[in-house]
Amino acid sequence: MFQADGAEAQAEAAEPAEEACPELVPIETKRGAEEDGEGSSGPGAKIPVTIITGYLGAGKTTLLNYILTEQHSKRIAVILNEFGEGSAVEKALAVSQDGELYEEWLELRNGCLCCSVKDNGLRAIENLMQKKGKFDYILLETTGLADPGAVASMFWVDAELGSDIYLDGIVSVVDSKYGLKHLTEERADGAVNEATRQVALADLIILNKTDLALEEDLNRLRMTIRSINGLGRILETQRSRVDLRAVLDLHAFDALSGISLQNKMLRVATAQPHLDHSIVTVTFEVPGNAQEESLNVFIQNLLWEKTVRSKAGQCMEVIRLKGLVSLRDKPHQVIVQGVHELYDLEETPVSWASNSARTNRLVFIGRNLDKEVLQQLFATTVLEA
Ligand SMILES: Nc1nc2c(ncn2[C@@H]2O[C@H](COP(=O)(O)OP(=O)(O)OP(=O)(O)O)[C@@H](O)[C@H]2O)c(=O)[nH]1
Ligand SMILES: [Zn+2]
Repeated sequence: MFQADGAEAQAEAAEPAEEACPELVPIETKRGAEEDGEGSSGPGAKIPVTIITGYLGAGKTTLLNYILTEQHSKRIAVILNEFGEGSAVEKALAVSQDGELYEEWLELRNGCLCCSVKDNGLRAIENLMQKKGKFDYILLETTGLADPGAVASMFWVDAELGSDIYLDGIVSVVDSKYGLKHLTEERADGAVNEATRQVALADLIILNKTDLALEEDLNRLRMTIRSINGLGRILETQRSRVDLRAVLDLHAFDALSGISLQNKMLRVATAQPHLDHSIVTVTFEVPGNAQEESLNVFIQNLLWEKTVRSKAGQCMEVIRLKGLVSLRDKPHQVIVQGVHELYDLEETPVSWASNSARTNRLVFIGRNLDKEVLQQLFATTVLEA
C-alpha cells in the first residue's frame, strides 16, 4: 500500500478529542453471547465490507433492508451512517443469522461515521469487530453526501483493521428520475460533485426507481453513467431488488478481481465527455514489460505530485485507477488499484500464458484525462527498453 507522505499526518492532525468518539453501545440483544466464535467466520477469517453509497433518497436503506431479508447464508452486520435528529443518534445493527433477523439497537453518540470523523469511524468499526464471530459480512451505508473515496481509504490505510476486514466493493445507488440532475449539478468551487464521485468510484451502479423514470431519461442517464465510469457494472432496479450475487463478494479491491478485471477491461471504451471538465473513463494498452520503479514514479506523479497535464495544459485528476500490468520477474499478472491518492500493486493468481505476449492495460477514471498523453508517458517512461 502506498500513500502520499502528507496523508497520515493530515489524518492525525484532524483527530478530534477523545470524548467525540462514537461508540457502538448495545442497548438490547435478542440472542445470547454463547454463540461467540460459531459459524463460517472462524478466528482469522477476514470479513468483507461493502460500502453502499448514493445520493439522498436514492434507495440505499431500501437496498440494505432488501439484502437483509433476502439473503439466507450470511450473517450480515449493518452500519447505518445517517444524520439524525437530536443529540443521541440511534443506529441499527441488524444481523441476519441462520436466515433469521435480529436487531441490536446501537447508540452512536456522534453523528457522522465517515466523512468528518475518519478516526472515530474506524473506532466504531473496531468496536463492532469485537463482536467478531457473530457476523461474516459488513454493509456500510454512507450518508448521501459522503465521498466514498474517503470511506474506502479508511479501510485501506489502517493496517490493524486490515488484518480483520477488507474492502470488498463500492455500490452506488442512483435515483433514475433525479440522477441526471444530480450528476450535472455544478459546484460553485468547481470541484467534482458528490453524485459524480459516487458513480466514479462504484464497482456496481444500481439505477433504482426505474418505475418513476421515462425510458428516454433512463437512456440518457445510462449513457452519462457509462461515460463517467466505463468499468463498473450497471443494473436497473425497482425498490433496490437486485441479484445479491452482483452486490456481495465482488473482491473489487484485491488480487482476486484480476480475472474478472481482465475481461471487463477488454470492453471498456474511452468515452466522449458529456460536459466540459466532466469525469470520464480512459483506457489504454501497451504491450511489453513495465519496470516496477518507473511504474511507481508514473503513478505517484499522477496521484500525488499531480504533475501530469493534458495537451490543453490541465492537471489530470485521477479518482479511481485499475490495471493489469506485466513486471519482468513476476510470472503472474500484477493488479494496480488506486483510490484518490492511495494505490497498491499486487500479484494476481493469473499467470501470463507462455504462448501469448505480455501486456499492460490501465483504466483511469477522473477529470481532464488525456488518453494519448497517458499512454505515451507510460510507453516512454515505464516500459522496459
Ligand atoms: N417509487 C419508488 N420508490 C422507491 C424505490 N426505492 C425506494 N423508494 C422509496 O424512496 C424513498 C427513499 O428510499 P431510501 O432507501 O430511504 O433512500 P436512501 O438512499 O437510504 O435515503 P437517505 O438515507 O435519506 O439518503 C423511500 O420512501 C423508499 O420507499 C423505487 O424503486 N421506486
Ligand atoms: Zn438511507
